[in-house]
This record gives sequence, structure tokens and C-alpha cells, in this order.
Amino acid sequence: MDDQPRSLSASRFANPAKTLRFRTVGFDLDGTLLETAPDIAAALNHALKIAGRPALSYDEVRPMIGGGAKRLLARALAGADGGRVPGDVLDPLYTELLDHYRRNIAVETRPYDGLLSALDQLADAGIAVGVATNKLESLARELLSQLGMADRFACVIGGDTLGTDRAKPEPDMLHELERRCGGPTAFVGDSIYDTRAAKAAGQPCVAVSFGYRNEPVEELGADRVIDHYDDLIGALATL
Ligand SMILES: O=C(O)COP(=O)(O)O
Ligand SMILES: [Mg+2]
Repeated sequence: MDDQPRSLSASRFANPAKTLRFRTVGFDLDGTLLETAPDIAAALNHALKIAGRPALSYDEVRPMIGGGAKRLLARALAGADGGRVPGDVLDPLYTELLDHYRRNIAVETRPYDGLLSALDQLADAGIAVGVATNKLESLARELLSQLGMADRFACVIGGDTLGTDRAKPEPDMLHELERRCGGPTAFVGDSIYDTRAAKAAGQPCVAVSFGYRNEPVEELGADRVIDHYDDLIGALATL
């Protein structure tokens, strides 16, 4: 038996998250916590098929994710010319997309490498974690629960939680996350919706380079960029 009691400072160094100045770390969901693009692409292609449109490849869909499923569908239907799709065309297809996604939400979706151990370290350090996603709140909750991750998050704010006109890149969802979990808060995301929301909310922001976006990660305006969750705590420590 180990009869050498570990000193407080030794246990502090055992988990570097214990030195962080944040009380809460907020996370985006699609492309940040979870690789959701395969199941999102399948739902989108289901709706495109009903519309008589050709399927989009996984690589075509990835950069379109981030603004919520309705915006994704509108972008896919508008195609290269970027025209506006009338509501009477969009709305029934959106219902189809959501129905398909709800029924097949966790077929291929998985957490990114190293995420669960980073979340364990934050939890062990007493730091709350929350989700602020442009996904519908009910879908985000369903997905996290099917993956056995729901209990890890102190709050889940979806794109419809506060009203759709207050979704990211508006700061409101991040303010709400901080209100529910306590500040100071840092935010982790993958797209321009996240970095703009974090800036507007006054929260330091880490971008993950492996998610979904249109532009090079350096152009997102994040305070730090990480390529793997093993680097998250170290990046947060420098903010
Ligand atoms: O569903 C989307 O398009 C965006 O979701 P996110 O905010 O979790 O990236
Ligand atoms: Mg995202």
C-alpha cells in the first residue's frame, strides 16, 4: 500500500485543469464534440432525394454545417447559384430531414478522439461543461443521451431554446450558458458561428481544426486553435 500521502500540489499537477481560471467551458456540438456529418449528410440526402435532387457527398456537406439544419437544407437546395428557396418548398423538406435525422441520429456519429478524457479532467477539476449548439435542443439532447453523454453536461442550449433569431453567431446562447453554469466561461467551437458568438459574448474562444467550416481555421479569429483534444486543457490554461 502506498503510505506516502500525496501533497495537494502533487494532485494539482496530476490534473492541469485544476489550475484553469474558468468556472465553465462551453462547447459547440456538431464538428466540435461530435463527428455528426455522416448522419446529417444521410438526412440531408433523404430530403434531396424527395426533392428530385442528386445526393451530395460527405465532403460537400461538411462545410455547410454550422448554422442549423434549415440553413443547411436551404444552402443545399439553392446550389451553386445561391438563390432563395421559397418556404412552401423548404418547409416540408425540412420536416422530412428532421424526421429522418431523429430516427437515425447516432448511426455513425461519434465523439472526437480524446474528448471524453478532456471532459473527465474538467469534471475532476470541478469545472462545469455546457453545450451551445445551433441544432434543435431536442435533437442535441437525444443525441447526447443515445451516446451516453447527457449526464456530462450541466446545460444544453439549442438553436431554438431562446428563439431562432438569437442563435449563434448572436451572443445570446453563450450568455445564457454562462448564466446557467456560472462564469468566467471559455467557449470551444469549430466554425465562424462559434468564434463570432464567443467574441460578441466576451468569452475567450478555442477553435478545433478538425470540424466543419468554409475557411482556413486561422481565419476564424479564435484565441487558440487545437488539432486534438489532448491539447485542450493546455490551450485553455493560456487564456
Ligand atoms: O446543426 C448545425 O448546423 C450546427 O450545429 P452546431 O452549432 O452544433 O455546429
Ligand atoms: Mg459546429
